[in-house]
Amino acid sequence: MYLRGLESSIVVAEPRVPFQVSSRWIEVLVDCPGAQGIYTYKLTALDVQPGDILSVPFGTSQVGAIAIRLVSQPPADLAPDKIKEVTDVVSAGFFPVGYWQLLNRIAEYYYTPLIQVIRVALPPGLLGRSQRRIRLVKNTNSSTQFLTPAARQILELLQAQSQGDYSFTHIQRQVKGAYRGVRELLRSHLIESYLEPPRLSKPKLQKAVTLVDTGLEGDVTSRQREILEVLRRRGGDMWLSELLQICSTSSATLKALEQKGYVVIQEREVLRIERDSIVQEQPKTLTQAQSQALETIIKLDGYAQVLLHGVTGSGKTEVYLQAIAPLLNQGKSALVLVPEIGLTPQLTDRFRARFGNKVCVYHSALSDGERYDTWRQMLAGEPQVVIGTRSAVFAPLPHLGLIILDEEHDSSFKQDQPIPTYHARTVATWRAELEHCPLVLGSATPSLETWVEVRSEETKKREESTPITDYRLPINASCYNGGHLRNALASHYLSLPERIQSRPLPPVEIVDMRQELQQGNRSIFSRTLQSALEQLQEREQQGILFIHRRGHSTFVSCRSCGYVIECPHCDVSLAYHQTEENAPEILRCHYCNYAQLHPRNCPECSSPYLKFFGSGTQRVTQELARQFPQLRIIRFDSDTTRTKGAHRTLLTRFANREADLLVGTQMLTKGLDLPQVTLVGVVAADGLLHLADYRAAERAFQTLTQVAGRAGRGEDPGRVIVQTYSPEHPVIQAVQQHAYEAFTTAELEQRAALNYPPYGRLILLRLSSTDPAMVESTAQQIATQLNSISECEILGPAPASVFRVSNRYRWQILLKFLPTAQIELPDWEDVRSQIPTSVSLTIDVDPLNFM
Ligand SMILES: Nc1ncnc2c1ncn2[C@@H]1O[C@H](COP(=O)(O)OP(=O)(O)OP(=O)(O)O)[C@@H](O)[C@H]1O
Ligand SMILES: [Zn+2]
Ligand SMILES: [Zn+2]
Repeated sequence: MYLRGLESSIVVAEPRVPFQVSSRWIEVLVDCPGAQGIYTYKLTALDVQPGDILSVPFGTSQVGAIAIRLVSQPPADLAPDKIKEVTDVVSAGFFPVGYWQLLNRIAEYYYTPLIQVIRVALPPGLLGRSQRRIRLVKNTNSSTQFLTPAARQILELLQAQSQGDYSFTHIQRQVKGAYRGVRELLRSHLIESYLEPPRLSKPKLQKAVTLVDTGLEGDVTSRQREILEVLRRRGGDMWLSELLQICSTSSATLKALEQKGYVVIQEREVLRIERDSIVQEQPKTLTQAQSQALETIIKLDGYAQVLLHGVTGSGKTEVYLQAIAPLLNQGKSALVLVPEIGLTPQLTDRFRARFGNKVCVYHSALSDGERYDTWRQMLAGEPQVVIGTRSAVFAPLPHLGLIILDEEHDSSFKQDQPIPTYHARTVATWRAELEHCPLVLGSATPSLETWVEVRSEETKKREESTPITDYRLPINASCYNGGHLRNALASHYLSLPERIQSRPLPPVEIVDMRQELQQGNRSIFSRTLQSALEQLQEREQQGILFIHRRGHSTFVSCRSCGYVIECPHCDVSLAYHQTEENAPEILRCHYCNYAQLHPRNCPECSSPYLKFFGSGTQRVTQELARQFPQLRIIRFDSDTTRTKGAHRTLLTRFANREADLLVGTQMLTKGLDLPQVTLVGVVAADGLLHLADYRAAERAFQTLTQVAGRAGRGEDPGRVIVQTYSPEHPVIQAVQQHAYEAFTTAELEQRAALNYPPYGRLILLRLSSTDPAMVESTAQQIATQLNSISECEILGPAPASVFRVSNRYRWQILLKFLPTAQIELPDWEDVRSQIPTSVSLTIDVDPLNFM
């Protein structure tokens, strides 16, 4: 008999009993077209654990479901006798139990309904596409004597099949009462039930263009000639998509060439060229610092957090590779998280060169089908290495032996929206704890959160062994990260203070742009940068030019009346875009992607004198083309890397020296390792320095240090030129001196004084609505309610810095409190239920983006 509430009086002889007795209901995720959601089912005889795949009645049919959580009470709004029962366990232990604990923890910490967390984590249609199958258990000595007719019929059916294996649907079609029959046979261990992944998708076909060897007649245009030339230079055979991209041409142009008989276009199977063509690579002989780091990591047993603080070009990747190799041999897997897909091709190649097809790439740009296939491969449990962006932190790898977060300071590990607003670093910490495996955080410019956490643990350890310490970080303030105060001694600080082969870090020259102007130079390039650019080709070296183009840095305004052209849906000016010469001139909104043709005349006063302000990547490339016509340039930003594979194509071209200069944004600061790059120029550092949020200085220091770190990684020494209007700014000074620690110490003092992270905690409430009055009054109302919380500072409500985006008006409220404060936060679901339906509320826990 079942008695609720008697758990404590149950004898300890059967440890599993209390758990089972208190849970007669199970919440499951039903995953079939048209119905995705969490439903509660009853359990009577079945032993179900979270992570099992179940079969449940749903409407008139029987569907697959994932067991999520055992609950001791049925939902209040459902009569217990109305709740249906779980039919069967299709596959036990499909997901590790820890995986569900992780998802629950995320739901709780980020105030997000579990189903939303599951949606981020699981690929769509996971269950729908898999097939339930039944097979005979070999060498069983169970008796078949007392079987019901249905069970007997199923058994005979299976025995008649050579493998003793049928899909459940087939059995259902053949035998009446198949459900019961199967249940019966399962119980007597005559058959087993399993889930088979769908067959891998059929071979992928893609169009290829092949050059036909005929001499050129007079019937080709110069443009067509150019295309044929590109094709010839690349061996006369290319994927259509790649050729289109490299030549910025259209399929119609290529069709025309085909009609003239110069090329043939045909479908071809996509071979895994990328995988096979990668040359196998042997582990490198480590430097002393690398071996020390590796030794510490390999010795770790169970959960630990390691900060691998290595200057740019110090060989962190080699440490990762050599830490993973022994794990794979032990049958374990590793998860490698990277900030952006832009830098993944190079990194992935390195991993593939070492581990071949054990490497699997997982990121949000994969199609549903690809994502699903990757999932299946991961669940198969073979030892492997998964490399991916933020959402790969959910990769369901069994036997996880190590998690690595490369460039751990990078803010793209944080999701701003939709909910859960998780930080992959926080989630990775929890995951490592649950899986009892180490977490390695690698960076040349560690985030202040990680620095404080790891260094203060380190300091504690040091203080224990040596009573006197001269450590001066403001570590007396307690630090907070990942949902709870840490007291574990599981933190390690590992340092790679030098570049490989003791190569020096590049000297950083600061150019004061105010003086340039005073001395009559009106160009966006200082004289120092100009002469450095001129020398590039002479010396057969390559350069990188970094442009910080964010939001409305480039805009169009009328010189006659001062009118600025703005987005009709957002409170920002439109940015001017022209992808190449003679391409249409477009004005685009960087917030909602609205686009319009650039008008000839001012919409306000009809004056023809419209002028562009600010310098985005396109403007800089045009300017370069004008001043340095001989320089070959590749632009690398979100406009030129929109299509699939574009990152790889552009970087490969650059690495093959098809260009002298790579011009781009943020994207190129991350992990690029190109030995022939000697020059790095920052066109205007100021855009980075003056952003209005508490992390502006930290982010600017990180970005500038990272971009500077791309120079001089090969044999030729590097050189960095930073142009700025504020040369005396502390961030600029710190970047020039490569002074991470000094900068961090000063910055932390300010954070501590104002209770900002990593000492204080923040929660940002973002409200938006198409009705400006409604959202304002709702924000006021919530803020008033919050004001009663003691020990919690409420900042705002205030309009967001860009007030209107896509016709929605935005307000924000920021909560700031110390992690030690005993504060009572409201039940956010309650708050949500009180606000008008026209207002949406997002709760961003540990926010990084305040736009
Ligand atoms: N022990 C070694 N011996 C020789 N070369 C090495 C060694 N370790 C790494 N390298 C090479 O040094 C270069 C820099 O290494 P890597 O890209 O891993 O640096 P990193 O620390 O990740 O730098 P960043 O933070 O700037 O991305 C790479 O080309 C790598 O192949
Ligand atoms: Zn005008
Ligand atoms: Zn807009």
